[in-house]
Amino acid sequence: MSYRTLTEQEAVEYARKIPNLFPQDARLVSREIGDGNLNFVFHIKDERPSGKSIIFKQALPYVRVIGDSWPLTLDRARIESEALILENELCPGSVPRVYHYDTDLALIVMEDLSDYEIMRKGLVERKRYPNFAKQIGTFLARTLFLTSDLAMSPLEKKRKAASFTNPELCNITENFVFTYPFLDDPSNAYNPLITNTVQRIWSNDELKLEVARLKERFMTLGQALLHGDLHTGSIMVTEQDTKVIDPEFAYYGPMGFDIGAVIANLLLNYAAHEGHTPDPQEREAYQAYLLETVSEVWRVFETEFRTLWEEQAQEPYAKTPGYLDAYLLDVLKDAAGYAGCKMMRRVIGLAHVPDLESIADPALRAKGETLALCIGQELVLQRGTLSGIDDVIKLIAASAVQN
Ligand SMILES: Nc1ncnc2c1ncn2[C@@H]1O[C@H](COP(=O)(O)OP(=O)(O)O)[C@@H](O)[C@H]1O
Ligand SMILES: CSC[C@H]1O[C@H](OP(=O)(O)O)[C@H](O)[C@@H]1O
Repeated sequence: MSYRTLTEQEAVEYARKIPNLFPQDARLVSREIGDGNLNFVFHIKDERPSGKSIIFKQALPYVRVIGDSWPLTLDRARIESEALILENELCPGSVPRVYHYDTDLALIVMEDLSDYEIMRKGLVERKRYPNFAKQIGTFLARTLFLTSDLAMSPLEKKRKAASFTNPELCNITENFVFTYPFLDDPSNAYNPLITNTVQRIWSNDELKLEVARLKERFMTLGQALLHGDLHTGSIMVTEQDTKVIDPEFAYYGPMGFDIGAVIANLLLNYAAHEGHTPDPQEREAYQAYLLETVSEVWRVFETEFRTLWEEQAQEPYAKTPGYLDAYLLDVLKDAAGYAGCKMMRRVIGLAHVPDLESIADPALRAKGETLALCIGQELVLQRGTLSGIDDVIKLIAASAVQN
């Protein structure tokens, strides 16, 4: 069957034909629920009591929010499906299960996580997730370490890297994370009340040099298989559990990019509570929780990564004194730098985050946005001085006071 974009009804017909998924007498209904920038997502449910449900995710041959004037490879669906399968092998239960993949239709059939909610939404409502740091830190350590040269033979790793070559999606990141937000590009879209701060960023050559160096590492450092877009809109949570979705940007890149994405989005939420939470005590308590979470995510990542290194490293230099510490420090500095870039792109660039966008009053929103830009710049500029996660937390706290 050649590619065509499914309608809700066609999704039902397709679901009926997948062997062993639904019983013959299932009463299937389908609804398109996608809220992302790129793809269609169908929720398909057997309406009978105790009937089960599944998710279809279909890539379009273009960027959904823009239309067919911006073509985009369908191969991203293969990459997403293969990344989900691999992530489930490396860190069981951390992603939705893939039941079926159709190459022609660029269609992934996967586990329905409707009992979970998008983490970003919960964070805006000041919800707390006691297991999140442990679960995402473990996900990061296992997926990054186990796909790197530290754990794989160099031949196998290069074959894996070749199969996850993802030039078109990387190009989106190169442009929309690292380039356009730092130039006066027509794609940028920012609150007019922060124009002065944005213009100071555009004329800050020291900052742009550091962003250029981070971009270069993103383009050239194939350390591990990344998720590639690990923001809190790509993490679904319950009070107890965490699942990662949407790895269509997966490719071999610097480990710090994924860790930085998690940190950036916790900190964007931190900044957004300047607008969402008027009571200073409530705000400070929740912001403190977010900082503790940033710190714990890194600590869990580091502990798990050290254990994997000690128990499973194949690299002959792994036992060389100082190598593990130096490796982790480079990852921390990258994570801080990438977090900074990602914070700034979500304020200045094309794609914003609901955390800040849902602050209705432009002046209050500007307060949160200015704080996000301030933290973002510090993380990029000061990353070379960091010697541990406590330094990152101090840097953020100092930016908050200074703001
Ligand atoms: N496995 C799933 N279970 C339940 N809902 C899902 C699942 N995958 C995606 N969704 C829903 O669809 C939305 C868009 O999915 P996402 O993979 O982020 O698409 P895009 O690649 O277009 O950003 C998510 O925000 C979530 O609400
Ligand atoms: C024009 S693509 C912008 C942006 O969209 C992607 O996010 P998502 O798939 O979660 O909607 C990605 O972050 C891209 O940078």
